[in-house]
Amino acid sequence: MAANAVPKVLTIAGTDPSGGAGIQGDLKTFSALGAYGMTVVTALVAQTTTGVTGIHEVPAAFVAQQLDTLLTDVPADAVKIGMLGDADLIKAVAAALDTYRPPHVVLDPVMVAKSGDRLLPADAVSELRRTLLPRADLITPNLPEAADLLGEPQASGLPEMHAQAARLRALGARQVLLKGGHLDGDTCVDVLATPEGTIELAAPRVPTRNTHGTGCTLSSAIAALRPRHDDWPSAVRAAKDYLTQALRAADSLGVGHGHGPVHHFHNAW
Ligand SMILES: Nc1ncnc2c1ncn2[C@@H]1O[C@H](COP(=O)(O)OP(=O)(O)O)[C@@H](O)[C@H]1O
Ligand SMILES: Cc1ncc(COP(=O)(O)OP(=O)(O)O)c(N)n1
Repeated sequence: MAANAVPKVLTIAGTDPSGGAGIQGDLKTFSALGAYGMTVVTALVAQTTTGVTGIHEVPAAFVAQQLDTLLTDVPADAVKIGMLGDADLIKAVAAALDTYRPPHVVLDPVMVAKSGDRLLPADAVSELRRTLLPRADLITPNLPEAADLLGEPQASGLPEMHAQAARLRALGARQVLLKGGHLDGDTCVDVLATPEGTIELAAPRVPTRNTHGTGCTLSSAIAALRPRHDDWPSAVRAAKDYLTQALRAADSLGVGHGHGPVHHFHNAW
């Protein structure tokens, strides 16, 4: 990609009518970070800040058709993968990655929404692990997702997070960002494991209950920023800074009665 070109970034994910997570949150993130956003929808999800009331999956063959139709015309500079509701969808996305070989693939292994509602059935976790982890340049599990992928208890501190990030890399993911937002403390520390080594990325914990879409925002910000950064650590650091700003602006929104969304506030206007 030429240094001054606008990155074309694709999100493959489910929807969120409340606009905080999923495809809608991803597109807001892409735009706020100066990328050109594109979408392939995997599921229509009836959800808002209080929870999920229904899921209407897109058939895998039609997800494949969306991917073929788009990527034969517009190659993606980076791809973010979010909610994939079953094993057939996982296989369809893997096949498209093999065919179109986008330069940067960020996989957010979405399993359960903040409301506690399952977005990926438990019996599809092994397909995700087997088929998509080895095709991802970076995976961004939270602590429960990492535990599910590894089939072990959730990490309860940084030493265990380092060990689990290394074990996730051994499953085939080239880079692992293990997110620590579910731990307590004044700082939110994530662990980034790469072939060059493992680093901790810390940010002050923003005191807000409005955290709907944090995981989606972080993974899509990384996908938007990676084409303009030299390496994964600098793209991830910039994306985490962006997310922290979006969390700081969240309370100014007042959206919904549950966990409100983060705010993609920017003062370009
Ligand atoms: N209150 C908060 N203040 C600042 N950063 C947060 C806060 N909550 C979560 N984060 C950060 O948001 C990202 C995603 O959070 P996490 O809760 O771990 O995953 P998920 O949203 O997928 O459940 C991580 O980088 C985490 O450190
Ligand atoms: C369609 C869809 N995809 C992913 C999520 C999970 O979003 P995340 O940013 O991890 O956090 P919450 O929205 O669950 O707070 C979702 N809810 N919907």
